[in-house]
Amino acid sequence: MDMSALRFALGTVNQAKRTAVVLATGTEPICLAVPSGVSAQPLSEEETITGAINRAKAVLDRVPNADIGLGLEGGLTFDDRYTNQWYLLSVCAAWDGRRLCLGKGLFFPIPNSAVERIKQEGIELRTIIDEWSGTTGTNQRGGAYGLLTEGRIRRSEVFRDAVTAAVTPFVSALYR
Ligand SMILES: O=P(O)(O)OP(=O)(O)OP(=O)(O)OC[C@H]1O[C@@H](n2cnc3c(O)ncnc32)[C@H](O)[C@@H]1O
Repeated sequence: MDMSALRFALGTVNQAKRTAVVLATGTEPICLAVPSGVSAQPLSEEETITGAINRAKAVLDRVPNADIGLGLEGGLTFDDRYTNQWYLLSVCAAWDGRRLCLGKGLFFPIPNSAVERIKQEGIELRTIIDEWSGTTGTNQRGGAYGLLTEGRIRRSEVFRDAVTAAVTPFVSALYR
């Protein structure tokens, strides 16, 4: 599947997300930080998806010579049905001005104690992952996935799959 003829605009300058687009598409996106329009720490799947869509539309507005705007958003969601557990969700929205597609990366459990702190202290997941890692900027590198799996899964790889899923309907003849 050749995506190299398409120009992608990405609604962030986050390095893990930029790497994800390069891995998924084989091209370097035009990166521009745009507002997500949702809270800095989304706490539901709906808010996470809305943030991704807002970013995809906002970046294509600002980079009109791109073919597809991409919005990548990380967020947390609580499963009260099966597991009583919080999960991290990594969503990609792809928008070409007419058609909108979504891709969701790996759904990964996050310690409930972390999310209790996020809610009580009004902090973001990255603050806790940085603290547990003893470093800063984890959200630009392996992220929570990297820390919790001891490096077996990285944030860029999870978003890579979300980007691949969201862009596939634009490039595969099977969706026409
Ligand atoms: O620069 P932008 O594109 O805004 O990227 P971000 O990482 O700051 O922001 P997101 O909107 O994707 O994620 C919402 C919050 O959740 C945090 N987060 C999401 N996934 C994470 C991960 O894998 N590791 C650490 N923090 C994560 C993130 O840092 C934010 O505080």
